[in-house]
Amino acid sequence: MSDDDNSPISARAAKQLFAEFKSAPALVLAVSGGPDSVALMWLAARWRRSLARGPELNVVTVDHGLRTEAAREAREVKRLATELGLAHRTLRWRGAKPTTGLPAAAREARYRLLAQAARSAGASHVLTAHTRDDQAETLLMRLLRGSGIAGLSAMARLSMRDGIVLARPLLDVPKSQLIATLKRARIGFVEDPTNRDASFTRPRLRALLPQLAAEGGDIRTFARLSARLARANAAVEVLTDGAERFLRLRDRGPAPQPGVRSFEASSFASLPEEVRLRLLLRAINAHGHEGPPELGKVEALLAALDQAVELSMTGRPRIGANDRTLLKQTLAGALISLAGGRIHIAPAPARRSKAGSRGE
Ligand SMILES: Nc1ncnc2c1ncn2[C@@H]1O[C@H](COP(=O)(O)OP(=O)(O)OP(=O)(O)O)[C@@H](O)[C@H]1O
Repeated sequence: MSDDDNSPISARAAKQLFAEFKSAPALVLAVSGGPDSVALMWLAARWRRSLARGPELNVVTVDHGLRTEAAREAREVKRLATELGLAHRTLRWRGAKPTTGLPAAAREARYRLLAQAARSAGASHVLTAHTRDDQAETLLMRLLRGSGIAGLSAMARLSMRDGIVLARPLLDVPKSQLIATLKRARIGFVEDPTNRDASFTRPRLRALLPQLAAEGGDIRTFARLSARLARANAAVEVLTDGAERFLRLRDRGPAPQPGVRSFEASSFASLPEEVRLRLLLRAINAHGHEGPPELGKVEALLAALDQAVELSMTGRPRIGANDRTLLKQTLAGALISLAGGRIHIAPAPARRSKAGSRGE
């Protein structure tokens, strides 16, 4: 499918887009009322009608309680869903809303509610209507933040969330085709004004896209770049799995303590930097209790660790040097230390209050 393709999506093309969901028991369609997700609903309904047997389709709209028009938009989605013969639910995001990081908090709440709706409907998948345009914007946002290969891989077609598969069947479809599909079907849709609100990063970047396209970087180029990086990322993940096995096989140390990840420093040092970084990240994610750390902080930790390992391997041995702790740092609720030629990653002890730690 090309970017300048303004042709509606044919029933045959849609059949391919949804083929992998044919034997699912039920699906949740995440529909905001915007053009992309209304097109997803219309395409999925047409596809389902063409099947003798197939999944039950449940349309879900989340009302974040942030815009007054949201309730009306949800009713409009319900009306259309009913016309198409589909079940519809509106779920509300209740509770206090943060003053900063509102889009991220709203997204988090939305995915939580969608996963809950899937569980209660017996659905295996939640389908969203992310398009190739969304993929390009995500890549650009992450590029500006200086993300690594994993972040620049942007959105995956399939991912897991609370035991439910999050699927993005339209990830390689340009938005122009979805709009053309709705026009042909004479279906109306609403445009969320926050999509053009220049106080948010994504709309500002979206506004830059025509200029970048004029320089040759269109959404197809960006989406292709993220697909290439996703491929490279998957390969590095497999290498990291292999490195974990290699470290276990080479390890002549004592049996690992429960709840602590530990590597032989000399074997760890022989691995490529990207793999060392991911091993650290995995161990911190597994044993820390403050969520994933920032990539830059893991890079700084690895640099300090590399230096300490190098010193421990090349420096002059002193009496008792073997057991000395050469590095001790906390990151994202994990305690990382180097002692006795081994790197240990364990849960960090709970932080003491300021008064308790004064003078230490
Ligand atoms: N209020 C909503 N109710 C149900 N589904 C929604 C809602 N908002 C968004 N979605 C689903 O998510 C898709 C992406 O929407 P949008 O691009 O606005 O999300 P976002 O805030 O950028 O977050 P992300 O892209 O990370 O999901 C939509 O196509 C739709 O399938």
